[in-house]
Amino acid sequence: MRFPSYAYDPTTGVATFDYLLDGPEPESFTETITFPVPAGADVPDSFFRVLDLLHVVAGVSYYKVGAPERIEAPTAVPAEAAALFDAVYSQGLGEYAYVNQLPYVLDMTVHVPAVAPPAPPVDNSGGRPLSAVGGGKDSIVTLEILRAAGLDPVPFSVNPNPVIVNVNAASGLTALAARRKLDPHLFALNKAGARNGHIPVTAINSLIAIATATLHGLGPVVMSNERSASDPNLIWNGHPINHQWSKGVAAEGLLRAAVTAHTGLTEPYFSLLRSLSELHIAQLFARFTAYDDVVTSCNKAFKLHDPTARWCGDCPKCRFVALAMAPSMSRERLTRIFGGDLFADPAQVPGYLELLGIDAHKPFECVGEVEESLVALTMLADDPQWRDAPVVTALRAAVPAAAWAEASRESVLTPGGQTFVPPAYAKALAQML
Ligand SMILES: CC(=O)N[C@H]1[C@@H](OP(=O)(O)OP(=O)(O)OC[C@H]2O[C@@H](n3ccc(=O)[nH]c3=O)[C@H](O)[C@@H]2O)O[C@H](CO)[C@@H](O)[C@@H]1O[C@H](C)C(=O)N[C@@H](C)C(=O)N[C@@H](CCC(=O)O)C(=O)O
Ligand SMILES: Nc1ncnc2c1ncn2[C@@H]1O[C@H](COP(=O)(O)OP(=O)(O)OP(=O)(O)O)[C@@H](O)[C@H]1O
Repeated sequence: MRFPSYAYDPTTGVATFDYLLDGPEPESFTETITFPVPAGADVPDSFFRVLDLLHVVAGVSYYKVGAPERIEAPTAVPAEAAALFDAVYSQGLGEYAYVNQLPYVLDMTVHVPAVAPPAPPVDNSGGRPLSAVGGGKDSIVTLEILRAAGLDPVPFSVNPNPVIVNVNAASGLTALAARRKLDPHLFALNKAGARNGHIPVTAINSLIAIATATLHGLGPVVMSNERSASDPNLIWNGHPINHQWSKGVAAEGLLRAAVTAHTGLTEPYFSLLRSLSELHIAQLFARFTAYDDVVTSCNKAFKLHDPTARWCGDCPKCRFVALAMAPSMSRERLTRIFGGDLFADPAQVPGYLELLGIDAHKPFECVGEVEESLVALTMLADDPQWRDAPVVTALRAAVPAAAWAEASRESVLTPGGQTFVPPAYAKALAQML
């Protein structure tokens, strides 16, 4: 795989990134990303340096068509950026490798033409934060924490759909947006039966966000990736396979180091909610009622083709988020948010057994750890408004005694683990806990 060129037009904000899958039947692709254009400012060198990284990282969408065994990066980059490329094309494609039974992908390395020295520091730490908004509960919690601390966040999204537009409207803040268009040739190949699978989309969105922050002279990009995102779904051929790999803390560390080394930005991005479980974030979300009519975490609402308007009410993510929110709110409020009462529907039980680790591995979806689901269930079992709901009753009967014993409310609801949150932002988070 090669990366022939990229281009950026500062008057329109349009960047085009070219990709080539070389070989007897070569395939070429061009991805287009349109950045919001700032009024009358020069384009800083650090913006182009972020695009250098984005060019390679966004290539995963096209790599998966052919899974070539050699990848040649276009530009000399520091060792930290080369390490990010290697990880994105191996661990980031772990689920794809597992599903397509391509074990060599787990050991992929990206060949860089030379190792470049690190860029001189560019201090961006004091600027207004760019807060990445995905339309779900997590980024809403982050926006409100930043706002409450007076940090004046700028909401930002890639391809804002109606859900995201409505969340931003509910926040009352003026948002920035970038548009990302995959090459339509990719969809044609997929229709014709080309290899396909999951990609580490958060790494791509994060780099687009950092590029936008740089272009607009803003400060760090603030993500809302939770502690549980680092937890793999399964181990295969000795490698952890994690659907949420690029939301995990290891990917965050690699991406931060790569951006700082190649662009000089001193505080490029971090996840404010890294120390928290999904269950804890859901508890914080319950404090903000202004988003109840718009918040949507269901991934089906974010599909490129035929998205649902809001929650589908019948997927692992809907089930998990309902379970995480239920202990912190009334049954009536939860039913209003989801447009239905999942806990009244016995057909939801098999899906919940998966989340509780009783059947199969944790699904390849954006859901929390088994322990979080168990703790949420214990909370519902203790709560008079929930304990007799048909689904709660069925799950209480199905969970083995040993599993209950292992679920620790304290460990799930106590912040912990490695984070990259700078002190001013850690203080803002602490004030909200
Ligand atoms: C919305 C969604 O969940 N999509 C996943 C789904 O893809 P599907 O075909 O059902 O719908 P589309 O997303 O519209 O994709 C159409 C085709 O385009 C390809 N594609 C899409 C985005 C992209 O950046 N590059 C692409 O090549 C895609 O492969 C389709 O052929 O199933 C796919 C296979 O499992 C998933 O890869 C799709 O996931 C999207 C990339 C996506 O945006 N998913 C996020 C909601 C998501 O899973 N986020 C995770 C974090 C993952 C990470 O490590 O960053 C999370 O929030 O936990
Ligand atoms: N379209 C997007 N544009 C910019 N950032 C995004 C986008 N989608 C997700 N993100 C960022 O990636 C993080 C992880 O995505 P994810 O979908 O898990 O979060 P969410 O929508 O905030 O909450 P939830 O977990 O409830 O869905 C988000 O918190 C947000 O910071």
